[in-house]
Amino acid sequence: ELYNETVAKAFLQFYEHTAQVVWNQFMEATWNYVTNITNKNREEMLLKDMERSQHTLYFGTRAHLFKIDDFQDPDVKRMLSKLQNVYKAALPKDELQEYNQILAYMKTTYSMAQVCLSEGPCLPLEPDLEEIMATSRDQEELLWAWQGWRDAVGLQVRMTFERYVQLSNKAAKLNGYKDMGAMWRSAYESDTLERDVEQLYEELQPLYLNLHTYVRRALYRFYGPQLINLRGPIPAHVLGNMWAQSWVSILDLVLPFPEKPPEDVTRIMRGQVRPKKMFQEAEKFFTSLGLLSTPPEFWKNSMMERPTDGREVECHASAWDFYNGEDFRIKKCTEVTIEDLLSIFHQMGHIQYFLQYKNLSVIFRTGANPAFEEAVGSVITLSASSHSQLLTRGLLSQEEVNVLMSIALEMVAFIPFAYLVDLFRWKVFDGTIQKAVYNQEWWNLRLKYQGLCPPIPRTEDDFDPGAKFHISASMPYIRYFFSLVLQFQFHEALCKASGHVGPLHRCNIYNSKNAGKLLEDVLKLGSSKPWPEVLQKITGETKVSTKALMTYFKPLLNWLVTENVRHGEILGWPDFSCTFGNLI
Ligand SMILES: O=C(CCC(O)(O)[C@H](Cc1ccccc1)NC(=O)c1ccccc1)N[C@@H](Cc1ccccc1)C(=O)O
Ligand SMILES: [Zn+2]
Repeated sequence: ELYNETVAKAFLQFYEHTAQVVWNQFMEATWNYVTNITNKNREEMLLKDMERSQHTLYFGTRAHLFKIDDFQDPDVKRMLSKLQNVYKAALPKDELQEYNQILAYMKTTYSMAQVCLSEGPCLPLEPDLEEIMATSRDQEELLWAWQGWRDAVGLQVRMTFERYVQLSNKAAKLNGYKDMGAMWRSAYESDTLERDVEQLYEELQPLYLNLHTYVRRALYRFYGPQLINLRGPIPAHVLGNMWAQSWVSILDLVLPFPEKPPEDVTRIMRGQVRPKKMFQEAEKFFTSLGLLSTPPEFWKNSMMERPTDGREVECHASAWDFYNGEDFRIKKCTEVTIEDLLSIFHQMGHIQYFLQYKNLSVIFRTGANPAFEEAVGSVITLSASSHSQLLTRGLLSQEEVNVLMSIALEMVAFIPFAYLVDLFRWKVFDGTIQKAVYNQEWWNLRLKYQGLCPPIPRTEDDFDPGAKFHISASMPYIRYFFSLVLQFQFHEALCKASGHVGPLHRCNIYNSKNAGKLLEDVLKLGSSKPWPEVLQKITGETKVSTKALMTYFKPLLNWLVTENVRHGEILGWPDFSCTFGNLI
């Protein structure tokens, strides 16, 4: 019949050549906007976005004309079915225009928001407010930054968020999904995703509970009973992070063996290295594995520091593929800290994926699933932060408990947050959470999963979810939860390939060409194969499993359980009410 496989191949070639141009122009216009936020640059970006959507719609509607099931070539079948999902391009033109304006407004509001001191300067999130949240030990000052940020962002984003939800769901339905959450979950090619992630969360919960209990005790010692209830949730502003998603900044308050502090890498780095050096260090790790180095364009075109020429920029770090096989960039307002070094490893992981799959069809130039994209950089971080120089034989030394604690404050604390962000949004999209209760439902989830309370009473005039980048940027988040589990599975497989023997937390794959080869074979595939197949190539299993993560932290969990039992601690927060002791 008319649209046979030969025609399909020509159709896909035509798509390939036109898509590279359209996508490259869209990425350039978006880059120009986020690195120089002006009305002119926004209009140019919206124009290129519209052109991209028209291109997507043109090919998406025609992709439905092929009887894919009759075709033989698996790549042709997979490419055509991917083209059939046109995302927001399915919206009528005027509504798409409105949707793009809303997306730009929410993300820009977030990026430009500042909190002003009663007299003197206004502070942006990066680096000033994040610095306060990480280093201040004065709960009044922490509260000022915490509340100020939510007033500066949440309130503005709230009114547009409701319209954003409506248009998102309309676009999803036009693509054949019941709501936007279903369309986002379809990236995992699994109809049991919600159940699967819930199962993973349940397996990890005991680890988190013991960490939460131990940290609550340490905060009680420092801030006292007026602020901390040993049988209750922890106030969200004293965990060292604006969203309490990473607790590594309060390591000094919770260090198990203070007489053996891990070397303060931040102090060592400060004054000695410039951001560019940090990127070079990260690249060295990738090339030590035999992976690809970055092309000259990367060093010429990236934005590695917040500009000092007064330009407004979007500081949230990101990696960029310009779909021409040679232009790849990172945008980051880099500060010389250990946290930013680890974040640079994460971003360089995205770049490495771009480099490895750059010869695939544009349609396949994404991760095997979104979690794979996020896991690549983070798995390298596991080796980089393994402090493997602490190689003490036998039992867990006191230093190792300290090191494992610092990694747990980053990774284990993150588990419930990474889980609840999209739990919230899936319920908003499917209507379980109505707009009249957005904020209280957000805090119900924050209490249930993270064991946190807001430090001050919240109302429905607030919109605290919007104070997190990914919610204002309409960027899915379950990928980070999934990636957290995956990266330990990858780490275990890479460590085995590198010939490592001994505890997993002492493994550092630096210089291992075998580990690098295993990673390279996976990254080259992009999204050309179903991700369980790709997972099997690297780990030998087709299922995501928490076994490796639990193995990694087992020594610490044993230590935490012993500590919590010794103090007769109550695990969890039976006193679940949020008291506002600090306001007394
Ligand atoms: O948001 C990020 C890092 C940014 C990113 O690299 O994941 C970035 C997010 C983003 C920003 C703007 C537009 C789109 C996405 N993602 C990428 O740069 C990216 C993602 C997929 C493909 C190519 C690039 N991390 C998350 C979670 C996280 C990850 C790792 C450690 C700690 C915390 C957070 O900070 O809450
Ligand atoms: Zn990322």
